[in-house]
Amino acid sequence: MAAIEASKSSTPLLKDELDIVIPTIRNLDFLEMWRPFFQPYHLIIVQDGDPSKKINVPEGFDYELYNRNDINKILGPKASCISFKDSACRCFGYMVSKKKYIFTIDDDCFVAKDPTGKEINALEQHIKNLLSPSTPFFFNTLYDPYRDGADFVRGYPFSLREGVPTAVSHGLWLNIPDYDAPTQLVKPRERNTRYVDAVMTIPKGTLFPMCGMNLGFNRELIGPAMYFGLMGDGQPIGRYDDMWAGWCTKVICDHMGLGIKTGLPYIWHSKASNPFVNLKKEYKGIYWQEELIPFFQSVTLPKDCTTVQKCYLELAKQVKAKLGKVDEYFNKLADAMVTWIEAWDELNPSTVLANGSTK
Ligand SMILES: O=c1ccn([C@@H]2O[C@H](COP(=O)(O)OP(=O)(O)O[C@H]3O[C@@H](CO)[C@H](O)[C@H]3O)[C@@H](O)[C@H]2O)c(=O)[nH]1
Ligand SMILES: [Mn+2]
Repeated sequence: MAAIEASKSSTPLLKDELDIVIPTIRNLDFLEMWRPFFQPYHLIIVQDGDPSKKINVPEGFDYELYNRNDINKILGPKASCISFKDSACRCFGYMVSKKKYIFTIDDDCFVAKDPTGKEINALEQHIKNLLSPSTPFFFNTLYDPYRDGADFVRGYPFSLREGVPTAVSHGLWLNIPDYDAPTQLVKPRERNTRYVDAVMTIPKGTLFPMCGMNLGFNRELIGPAMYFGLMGDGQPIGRYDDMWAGWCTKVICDHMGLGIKTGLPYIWHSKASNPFVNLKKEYKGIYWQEELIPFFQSVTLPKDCTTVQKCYLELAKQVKAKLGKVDEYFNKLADAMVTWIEAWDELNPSTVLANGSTK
């Protein structure tokens, strides 16, 4: 039924313009419930952990699968920028994709139901979000003015109603919310049951905590900024990969005049990870971020940073200069940011113009 519904939808499928990237260290049984929505799309599966383990992909899906051996073979020494034993490995999928759009989802995220009980096609809503403009320069109090049944409210400047291109669509989660470990420890039974029927643009100059669980983005507009930073094996921190990518992406979107939306669609986050394990991964990030946020809030990018790659390399320079003193890790991360761009441009030569500058 859902497949017929999807075919009736007025939203373009974008089936040849969008890849679905899934990091996994477990299994892909969850794809069965997403089949009506995901089957038309190409999947890029990034297998984390032991490369000798066989990950079964349910019949009928078109996919490519990369394990750590593949990543090392493709990137050589540059593979050092791709995390191991952390969901941050997913960003390799963004790099090898050749499509305009990416949707990334965790393997414990199930199809949610809206308040009417209808199954939510999260991918369709992300596509709607990405294909309609954002409004970062002036907040519309009736939320997304481009949605059916909404519009710009009185007092909204007409000169701003065209909006700007949307680079990122940040979805949310019913059931297990994306809480940090301390919050999860004090509220172990809290579940998110609140379905808020809203999509809104995150205003220019405002940072936000980007969760990688249910995320869509325009890879051509912002792909090179979507580096999920060095986490997991051998790193002093975890569960800040998507946060790092979100802070870098937001300052670059603000500089480039691009928009980021958050809200619908919801997925059903089925399982809570272990808060004690998470606390060990997060604890340094919890105090480092009190320095990281002021850094990102004060970032300015020069006018000659006219491409995402140039912005990102400038950002890496500033990370090294200003955060290296917080911890040696940030020197390593800054170097990894540069390696990421080098690897991105190597795998995506079409975005690098003849004179070496990037589109
Ligand atoms: O070492 C690993 C661990 C996990 N994965 C895959 O990554 C995603 C998320 O794993 P999980 O659901 O266990 O993690 P959460 O604590 O629920 O969510 C965190 O992960 C990030 C969001 O994506 C963010 O840091 C937190 O929200 C699953 O697909 C695992 O299979 C992995 O590849 N390697
Ligand atoms: Mn999870």
